[in-house]
Amino acid sequence: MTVSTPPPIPMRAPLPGDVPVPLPNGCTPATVVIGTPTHTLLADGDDEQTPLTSPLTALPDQVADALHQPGMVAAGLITFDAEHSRLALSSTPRWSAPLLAPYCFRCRHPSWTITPDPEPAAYLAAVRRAQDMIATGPLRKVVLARSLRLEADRPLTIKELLAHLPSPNARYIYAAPTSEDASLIGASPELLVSRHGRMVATTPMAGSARRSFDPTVDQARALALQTSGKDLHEHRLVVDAVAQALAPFCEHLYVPTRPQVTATPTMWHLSTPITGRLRDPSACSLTLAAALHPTPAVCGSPESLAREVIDALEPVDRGFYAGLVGWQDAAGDGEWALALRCGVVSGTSLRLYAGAGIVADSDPEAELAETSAKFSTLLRALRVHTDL
Ligand SMILES: C=C(O[C@H]1C=CC=C(C(=O)O)[C@@H]1O)C(=O)O
Repeated sequence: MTVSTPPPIPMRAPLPGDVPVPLPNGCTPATVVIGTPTHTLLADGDDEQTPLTSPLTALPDQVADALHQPGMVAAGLITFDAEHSRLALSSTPRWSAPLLAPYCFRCRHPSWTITPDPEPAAYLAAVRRAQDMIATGPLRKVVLARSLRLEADRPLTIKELLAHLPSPNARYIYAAPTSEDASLIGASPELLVSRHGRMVATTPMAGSARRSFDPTVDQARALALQTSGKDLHEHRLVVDAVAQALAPFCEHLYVPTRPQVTATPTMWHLSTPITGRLRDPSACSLTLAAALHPTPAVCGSPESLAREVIDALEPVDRGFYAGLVGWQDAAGDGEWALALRCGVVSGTSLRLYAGAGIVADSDPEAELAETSAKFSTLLRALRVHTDL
């Protein structure tokens, strides 16, 4: 199916207090940009340093060796399969205030042609196949993703795409090169892990509902999510796996018994903020990330079986989607978000990815709709109004 998009709607006028996002100054396609609720990091690799491209398991040692002076950071991306990474080594990272609300009401947005890959019917068939496996074997959950290929009528710039992503409750806004001529760009809600001194934090998410522009409907959806047996089960699998992976590193780990409902601009999610104190302060943020990734928020349960099912049922390689985006400094502190609600941009092309956790009680049509809702994080930023 190919869909041409309708003309863009105008953005809201700027509000008092809005200021332009701090990107225009010295942000190139090679810059790793990571915006969090508390700060923004812009990191360019040092001239003499090539990016690290090793598997996740090798990164804790390699990054410790490479960050030989205080103030240096390694920042960038790690693939879903954890086999590859692309981390820039920077001795002059720039830290600044959070990215603010979008400040654009005169941009000329491109026109797009959009092609689902796979087609929705093929995604539905994959979900049903996964449910057959869940019904007959040890598989309990698998996250199945699909993608949209977008073609613009002119070349795209990272800066223009990024300028439209910030919003008051978008948590991790990012752009980072995946190769010489392509970048991953997105707005993820989910923190895989952060480490600051001995303090460790993670906020696993699973269980989702699309938000509504009608406040009454919006609240009703959040309430329904909080009491949905299917979503609470899907969520519990992630929390248990995360708590189990972190426990050996921590002398204290606080795991709330019930999830909360967290809003992004487009979705409600069940989320559980877990905090801990490291037993061994030498465990750096990448060591913790390697122990956790991939959680059942992006893979499934049991993990190795879910990986096989993903390989068998997803026709498009995930690459950096559902991998990690983040940074680590010379002290071993850092934060790694899951690379979700994102797309790979290259020239005039953009490939978006979105997945949904499939469990025994999943309704395939609802899971397809959930992936459509997740696409809308980026589609809305691109001023594309369609439901695929
Ligand atoms: C896999 C994705 O979302 C994960 C994160 C939050 C909620 C999820 C869910 O409800 O299925 C997913 O586990 C995605 O956005 O592509």
